[in-house]
Amino acid sequence: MSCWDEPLSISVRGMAPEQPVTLRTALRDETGKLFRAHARYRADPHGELDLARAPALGGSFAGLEPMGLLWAMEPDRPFWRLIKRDVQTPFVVELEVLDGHEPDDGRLLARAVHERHFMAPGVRRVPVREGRVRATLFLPPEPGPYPGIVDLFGVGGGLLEYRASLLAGKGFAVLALAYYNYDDLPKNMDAMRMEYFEEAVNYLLSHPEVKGPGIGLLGISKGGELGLAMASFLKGIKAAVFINGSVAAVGNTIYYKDETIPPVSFLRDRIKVTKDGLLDVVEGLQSPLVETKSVIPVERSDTIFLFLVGQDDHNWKSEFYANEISKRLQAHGKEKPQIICYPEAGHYIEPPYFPLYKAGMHVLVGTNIIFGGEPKPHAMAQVDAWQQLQTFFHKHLGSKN
Ligand SMILES: CCCCCCCCCCCCCCCC(=O)SCCNC(=O)CCNC(=O)[C@H](O)C(C)(C)COP(=O)(O)OP(=O)(O)OC[C@H]1O[C@@H](n2cnc3c(N)ncnc32)[C@H](O)[C@@H]1OP(=O)(O)O
Repeated sequence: MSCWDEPLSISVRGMAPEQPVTLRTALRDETGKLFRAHARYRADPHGELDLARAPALGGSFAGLEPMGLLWAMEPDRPFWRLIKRDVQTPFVVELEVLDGHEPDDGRLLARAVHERHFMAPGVRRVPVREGRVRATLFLPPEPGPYPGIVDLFGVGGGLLEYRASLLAGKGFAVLALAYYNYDDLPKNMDAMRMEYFEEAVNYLLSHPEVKGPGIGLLGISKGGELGLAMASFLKGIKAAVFINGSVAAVGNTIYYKDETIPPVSFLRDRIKVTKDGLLDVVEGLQSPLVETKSVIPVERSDTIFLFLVGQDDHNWKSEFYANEISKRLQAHGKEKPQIICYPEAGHYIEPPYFPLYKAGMHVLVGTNIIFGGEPKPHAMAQVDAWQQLQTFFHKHLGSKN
C-alpha cells in the first residue's frame, strides 16, 4: 500500500529476454465506474522490466513515464471525473502483465493489487459541526501544534476531503471546508457570505493543535475566487495558494458586512462549440477590467500569495486573472506574488496522479464543457504544483513543528 500522491516503483521479473508485454491498470471508483490505462513494453535482456528505466512503446502514453499507468487512466464512461469521496478507504489499483502487445488478447502473466490510500498512517479525521461551520479537519500523526490550512473546492459544492487528507500527511492541520450543497448549508451558491468563511478561519485559528499566528488557504477554481475574497476581507490569513482562481466574483454575489461584489456578466454569444460538440466557455465572462465593481479588492490584503496557473485552462482566464491580481497588488505597494504557469495544463490541477479531467459537466453551465489540458504536461504540472504548494506553506506558515 501507498498514499495516492506517492510515486510507485513498478517492475516485473521472470520474463523471457526481450519479451514483448503489455501492462494494464484498472481502478473502480466508488460509483462503480472503471478507469483504465495500458502500455506496451519490452523486457530487457535479463527478462526484467523496470518502469523507472524502460520507455513505454505506446498505448495510453509513450516514453519513460514511471507513473503513466496511473495518470493516463481514462474512464469507460465519457466525461466522468475520478473523485475520491470516502478518504477512509483506498482506491484499489489492479495491475496486470500480459504476453505480447495486444492490450486485450495477451495471456495473463502476472497480476498485482495495490491500495492507494488518502490518509497516511496516523492522520486523524475529525468531522466538524461548530456554529455554522460544516467541515472536516485532518490532523497529522505527530504531536502538534501544526500550521493550519483551510482547503476549498469549487462549483458543485459538497465536501471533498481528498486533498486535505493527503496534505495532513505532510505536517499540516487542514480543514476541508464545505460552503454549499452539503448537510444543512444552502443548496445553491446564490449568495456567498464571508461571515461564514470568517467563522471557519476563527475555528481553525483557535484550535489548540493549530499554531498561529495566521493560517494558510488553499483553493481551486471557485474556491480560489472565494479564497481571494477571504484574503481580502478577513484577518488571520497569512499565506494563500490558489489554483486556477479568479480575480472577480463569478456567478454569484460576494457579501461581507455592508459590502457587496456583484458577479461579472455572462456573455453567452461568446461561447463556442468545439468540433467535438463541447462548449468552450473561456471567452464567456465579461472582463473584470470592464466590470470593475466585480473585482475582489485584493489590494487590501496582507496575505502572501502563490498562484498556480494552467495555461490551457478553458474554464476561465486563470493566467490573465493571476496577472491582474499581481498588478493590483503592486500598484498598491504590496509584494509581487509568485505565479507559476504550467504550459498545456488545464483547469483541474489536482494532487499528483489524478487523471486529467479534460472535459465534462459544468454545473453552472449545465452541460459538458472543455476544461483543457494535455495528459502528460498536465500530469507533470500536478506533481510540481503539489510540491510547490507544500514548500510555500512550510516556508510561510513555519516548518513542521
Ligand atoms: C448559462 C450560463 C452561461 C455561462 C457562460 C460562461 C460560463 C463561465 C463559467 C465559469 C465559471 C465557473 C467557475 C467555477 C468553476 C469551478 O469551480 S470548476 C469545479 C471545481 N469544483 C470542484 O472541484 C467541486 C466539485 N464537487 C462536485 O462536483 C460535487 O461535490 C460532487 C463531487 C459531484 C458531489 O456532489 P453531490 O451533489 O453530492 O453529487 P451527486 O448527487 O452524486 O451528483 C451530482 C451530479 O454530479 C454528477 N457527478 C457525480 N460524480 C461525478 C463524477 N465523478 N464525474 C462527473 N460527474 C459526476 C452526477 O452524475 C450528478 O449529475 P446529475 O445526475 O445531477 O446530472
